[in-house]
Amino acid sequence: MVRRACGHPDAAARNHNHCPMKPVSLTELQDLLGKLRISFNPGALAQAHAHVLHTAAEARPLYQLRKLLADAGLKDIQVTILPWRRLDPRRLPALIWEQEHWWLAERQANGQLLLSRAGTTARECPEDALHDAHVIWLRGQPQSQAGDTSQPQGNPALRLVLHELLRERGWIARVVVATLMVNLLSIPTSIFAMQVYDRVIPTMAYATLATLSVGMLLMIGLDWLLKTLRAHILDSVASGADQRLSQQVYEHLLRLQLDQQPRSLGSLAAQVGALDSVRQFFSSTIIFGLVDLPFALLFIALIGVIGGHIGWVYAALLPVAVLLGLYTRLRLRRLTHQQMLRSNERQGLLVDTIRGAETIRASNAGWRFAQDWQTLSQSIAGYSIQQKALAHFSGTTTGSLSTLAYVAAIVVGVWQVEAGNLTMGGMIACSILGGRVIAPIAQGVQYLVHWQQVSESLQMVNRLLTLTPERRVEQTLLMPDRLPDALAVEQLRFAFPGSPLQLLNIPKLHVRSGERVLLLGPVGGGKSTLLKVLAGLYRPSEGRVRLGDADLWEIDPQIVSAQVGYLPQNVQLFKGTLRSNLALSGAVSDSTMLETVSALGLDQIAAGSPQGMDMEISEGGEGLSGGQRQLVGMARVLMARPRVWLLDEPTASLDGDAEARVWQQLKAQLQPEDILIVSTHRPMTAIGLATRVIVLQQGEISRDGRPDQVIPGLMARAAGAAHAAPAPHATTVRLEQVQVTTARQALPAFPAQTPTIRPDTAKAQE
Ligand SMILES: Nc1ncnc2c1ncn2[C@@H]1O[C@H](COP(=O)(O)OP(=O)(O)OP(=O)(O)O)[C@@H](O)[C@H]1O
Repeated sequence: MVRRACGHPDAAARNHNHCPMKPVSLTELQDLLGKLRISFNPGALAQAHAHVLHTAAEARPLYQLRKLLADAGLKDIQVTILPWRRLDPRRLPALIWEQEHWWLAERQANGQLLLSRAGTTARECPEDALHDAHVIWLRGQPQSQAGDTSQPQGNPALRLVLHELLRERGWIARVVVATLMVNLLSIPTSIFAMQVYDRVIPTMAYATLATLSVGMLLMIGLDWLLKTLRAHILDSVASGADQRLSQQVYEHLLRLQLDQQPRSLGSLAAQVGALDSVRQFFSSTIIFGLVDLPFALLFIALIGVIGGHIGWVYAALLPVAVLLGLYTRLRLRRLTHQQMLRSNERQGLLVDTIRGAETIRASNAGWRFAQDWQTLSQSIAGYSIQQKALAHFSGTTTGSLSTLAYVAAIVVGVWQVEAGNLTMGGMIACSILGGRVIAPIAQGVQYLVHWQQVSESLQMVNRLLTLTPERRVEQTLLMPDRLPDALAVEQLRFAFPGSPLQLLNIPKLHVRSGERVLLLGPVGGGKSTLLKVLAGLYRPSEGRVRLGDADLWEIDPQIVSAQVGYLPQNVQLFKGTLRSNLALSGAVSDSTMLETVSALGLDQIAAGSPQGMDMEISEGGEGLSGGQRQLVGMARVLMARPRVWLLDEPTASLDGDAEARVWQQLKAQLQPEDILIVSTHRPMTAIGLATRVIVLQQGEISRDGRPDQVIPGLMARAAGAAHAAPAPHATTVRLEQVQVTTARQALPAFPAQTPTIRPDTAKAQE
């Protein structure tokens, strides 16, 4: 059995603050970076390590590490220190402080934990022995505010675009035939010029000229018609594909597993918006250039036939132009990527600014936001100038190359004429055909440059499309016809993707039909997260949620949402009317709505507006107070009449009367077999309903029992905490530790079990 950290069983609790953790040695750090395949400069790392030990020896380990890594040029590394029990076990390897040393902790193929350090033999270690030990966790890919920068697997966005474009293939044949004819029609133009110079001018044969001119007029008319038809076909295909594409991406967004969604709104909006530039690319006229490109080869061959060596001049232009396009694309790659990241960040900042306008104004924080905006805008402008310069360079160089090719063709043509291999007319025909070679090649270069931007947009859409939907497409969903008689979790663990912090760790919880549970716990204890997992909004990282006899994630989501009613902590309203916001899914009768509205006192709002229930609610739910929003949310759940009620602080923004009305309504509507789980910081107001109290601390259930078993203990603890506080600060301590609702309701405090790494754990959720 491994000794607990620092030898003493209780030492772990004090570990971070009192038991001196040695700074991580250079070898230990190198081992971890090596395991994580993060490349680093050994010299710079050694130098930074020595420097930090020298200059910041007294600093906290987290600060030391961050400084050290930044000094060694590893600025993008995410560093976290957290207790072992809060580490998502899937996030190994990490360094663990055990027996007064840092060990490299890895998971072996057999699932066992292996601890190793230089100079000792690696050993397996039982995990429960490490419960309170501390862990240093690093990752090379931070979840930056600009969104997840990792490259998604595959290219589903491109597949989707091509699938939609090629859904009906009939248009391809029509476009190919039109393109073929448009290109073939350009040959007579050169033959016309050849004939005029070689036959008409020497003999002044006006009749021939007239016949040729009429022929050319017909050609021009046909060419115009074919080009217009081709554009029309491509436009209608692109517009149909566009509608279907945006619908599919939007529906994918609606079906996403919620815990997978990018946390930055800017990124999410950018990912959805990126589809536009992809679609524009595929439906733009640049595609014509591509279609014409194979004909450039045909024309080069034709020039070779008519003008001999002149063909080589145009043949040489092709590889030079391709190389130029590829070079520009390569140089653009980093610039486009960085510019998009910064643009996403700026979009996120804009959303935050609009949503938080009042707070920004009230806190006089405008200057900070303005500064951030300026920094981002400067950075975007910098990238944009470089991009434009590159695009300009490739455009101008292609233009100059084309002119050069034209001049070279004339010079070679003169030699050919002098040698008697070419007539004047042939030379003119070659230069006309040369124009047909140059145009698609120049467009091809632009295509390569433009494609870099489009492929960046494709990556963004890919990031969205590769996020897991809440149910697999091929999954056969269960449709139980009986109402569930229990809600349970087994071996539940939950962490957000990419985060090392395990927010829930509940080996077993079983709530039976008819139980009324109060879910208590300190701020950030995990109550809301648990309710979301129970409601099927967040998928457990490990373990199962059972609704009745079935795994909740196997059941048809429509049945889940009909049987499980969830009231979020922050009720969201949408643009529309009060009525449309109350009946979000639309399946509510007017009488049920009116009954609920008047029972909750919401009818007062409608009565105060000339439009009554049709009063307008603007975007983001502006127009209603915080309490009124909460009542609207409560009304939604009451009208849904679910079997399982999951309410997250349903009365937090309400006054006494409104709160009483809510509990009264709830009591009246709850059926004896219904399951109720209410999270609250004001348990005394709901205690009359409760048959069971569960206390959640740091994601674990610390108490579970009847109210009379749990509440007195919490009260005593709260009173003890208040009593123990020094007199001059008594008020402060009481307010911080004890949630006071009304004068008669001083409620239990929830001091953290292990008050260890406060600032750092907060960082862990970055
Ligand atoms: N979207 C998120 N991404 C990352 N971490 C999150 C996210 N939402 C919540 N958390 C973290 O999960 C932890 C638990 O949060 P949760 O909202 O479940 O707590 P709570 O017990 O409901 O708190 P409160 O009483 O304040 O409502 C917190 O530490 C919080 O920082």
